[in-house]
Amino acid sequence: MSEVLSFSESEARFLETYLPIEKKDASKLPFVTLTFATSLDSSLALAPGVRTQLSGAQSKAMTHYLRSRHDAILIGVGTAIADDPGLNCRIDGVGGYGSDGLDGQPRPIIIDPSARWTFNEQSRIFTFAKEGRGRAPYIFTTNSSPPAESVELLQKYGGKYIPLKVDPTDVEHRRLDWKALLERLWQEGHHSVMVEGGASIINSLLEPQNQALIDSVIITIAPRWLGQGGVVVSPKRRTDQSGAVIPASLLQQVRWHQLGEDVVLCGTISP
Ligand SMILES: NC(=O)C1=CN([C@@H]2O[C@H](COP(=O)(O)OP(=O)(O)OC[C@H]3O[C@@H](n4cnc5c(N)ncnc54)[C@H](O)[C@@H]3O)[C@@H](O)[C@H]2O)C=CC1
Ligand SMILES: Nc1nc(O)c(N)c(N[C@@H]2O[C@H](COP(=O)(O)O)[C@@H](O)[C@H]2O)n1
Repeated sequence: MSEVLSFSESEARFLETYLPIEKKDASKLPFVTLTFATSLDSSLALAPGVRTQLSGAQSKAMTHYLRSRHDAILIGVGTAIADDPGLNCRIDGVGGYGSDGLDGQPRPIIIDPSARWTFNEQSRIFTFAKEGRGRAPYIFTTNSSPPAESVELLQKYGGKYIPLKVDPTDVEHRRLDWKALLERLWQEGHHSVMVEGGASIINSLLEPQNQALIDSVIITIAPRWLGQGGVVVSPKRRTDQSGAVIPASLLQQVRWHQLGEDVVLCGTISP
């Protein structure tokens, strides 16, 4: 059996006000948590394509606890290719880890505009799906004819490709329309989603027109610099009406909590 993690309700108390709630507005959009682990120089990984462990044991368990509290977990294709991730929840007591069924297991969502991620039964997501310890992914793509064997494998385990709507003002770059994507997730029954990365996905979600879609931010900061050449979270600059540069984004309702050697920063995006 693969690793089993534990994170108790008492350890999780500091997270409570940042966790998904059923939204009372009529937006029909899921609760969105932006969450990732970063170095002191804002890097998620040592270099593009390099899987890099930043979280210590306790903050890793916290991430898995967060997975158990969300209906879906979203990454970009760059991360799928680099990490061959499991994207399941390996917390003791969650479906497949001490209880039957898939209760507590989030749906992996992968943004793959041109369907370039190649996968098979041995890919970690499918290994977990096969063992009843995770779900098969939904892959958002603009490619109208992804490989037949990929379609078949997804179908076999309950995953699928979903057409990705692009920003109508920027069709050339196939930039995703975040609101349309989130509306579709809601329609699929996913009322909360944690966006884990990578850097391009996070930088895109932090663009001024998208920030309002983020309900909560939970960032693990590891006490190390990764150095130049890393995969960096650094959203586009903003300017005010006079043209002066202002911060790209600000957090409010901020709370810091130490877990092992890491610190976890929670907040909400300031409007
Ligand atoms: N430390 C952490 O918590 C995490 C680290 N990572 C690391 O991040 C690295 C991957 O990051 P990236 O290279 O930035 O890849 P990524 O995972 O952000 O995927 C980038 C791809 O996603 C698609 N994409 C991104 N934004 C888009 C948009 N607005 N519209 C349409 N398509 C869009 C494009 O196809 C793009 O090539 C990996 O090395 C991985 O290990 C990933 C997740 C979490
Ligand atoms: N929270 C966190 N800390 C790190 O140090 C990480 N490298 C990541 N990466 C994210 O987790 C995914 C791997 O998940 P599995 O353990 O394979 O289920 C990886 O793809 C990133 O999204 N996260």
